[in-house]
Amino acid sequence: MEYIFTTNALEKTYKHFDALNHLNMHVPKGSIYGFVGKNGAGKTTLIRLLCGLQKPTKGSFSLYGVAHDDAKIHDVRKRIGAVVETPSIYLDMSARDNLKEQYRILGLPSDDGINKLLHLVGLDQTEKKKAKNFSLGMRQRLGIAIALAGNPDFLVLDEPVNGLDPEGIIEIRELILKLNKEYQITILISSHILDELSRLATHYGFIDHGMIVKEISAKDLEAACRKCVRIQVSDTAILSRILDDMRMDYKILSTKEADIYGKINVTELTLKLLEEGCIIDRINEHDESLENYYINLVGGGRHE
Ligand SMILES: Nc1ncnc2c1ncn2[C@@H]1O[C@H](COP(=O)(O)OP(=O)(O)OP(=O)(O)O)[C@@H](O)[C@H]1O
Repeated sequence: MEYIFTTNALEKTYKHFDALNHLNMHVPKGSIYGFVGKNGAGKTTLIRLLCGLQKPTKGSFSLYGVAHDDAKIHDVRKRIGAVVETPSIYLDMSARDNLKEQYRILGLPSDDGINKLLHLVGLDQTEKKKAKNFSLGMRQRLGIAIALAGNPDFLVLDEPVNGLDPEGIIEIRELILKLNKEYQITILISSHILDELSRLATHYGFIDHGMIVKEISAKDLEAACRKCVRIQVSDTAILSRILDDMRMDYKILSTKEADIYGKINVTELTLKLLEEGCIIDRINEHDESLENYYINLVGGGRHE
């Protein structure tokens, strides 16, 4: 897999406090990477290092394969757009004038792209309205438009839906999906709102106390969180044979335990197991929601 951003035992210490602690992270090209962690877990610190706003204390990271201490890092950083903490916009200016200013800062030769950008983020009807009169969602979208001005292929968004109302959340979600699908922009989004991320993310990195405790693709996470029946039997070899006959989707966990997915006819399974002399010790529904998965991960101290 090709990665846009990777870190290797990255550390950031503030005085005696380890905000990032031996952090290893991998953002695949083309992904929407949900960077999940509680308040204070270290998400913004990581993003500040990635954007060059602060330097690591120890360890390393690379962007597009360029090491953070290589002189070329300044060039590859031009391929990133970021909205870190609050969007940096001029409140006394309209959306268009904010973008004109950003074009000027970046030294872009013409303003031609501005109409397209305003349309993309849904701010093309705001005319002369100043940003200070925008809703929080509109400001956030303007922040994203500014981050997109340099035509980046990697967009970094720090808590983009924080404080937004449901409508604002949906607008940002649709924009993020569009940027990823239609414009092939890799997106790193930090958030502590798991439910929202689960509608977007193709990959997750769970951070706790400055460490990545788990990286997993959305597909694998969905499988891990699927509703299933957990069954304990005297012999899973017999169970496995019967489930194959019944064309069931299942996973053997040990010689005595298995998870069975999908709708299952328990009476039929019980009779077939008894016929083969396999005893059922226990059977119960098992449901690991994303929220539970996360709590188990950061609460249970599973470190990989
Ligand atoms: N400049 C600083 N000096 C001292 N400590 C800091 C500094 N910046 C961050 N920290 C501490 O580092 C830890 C990680 O902070 P960070 O802002 O990265 O967390 P976060 O995961 O982004 O949380 P939040 O969602 O609350 O922003 C926190 O305990 C914070 O107090």
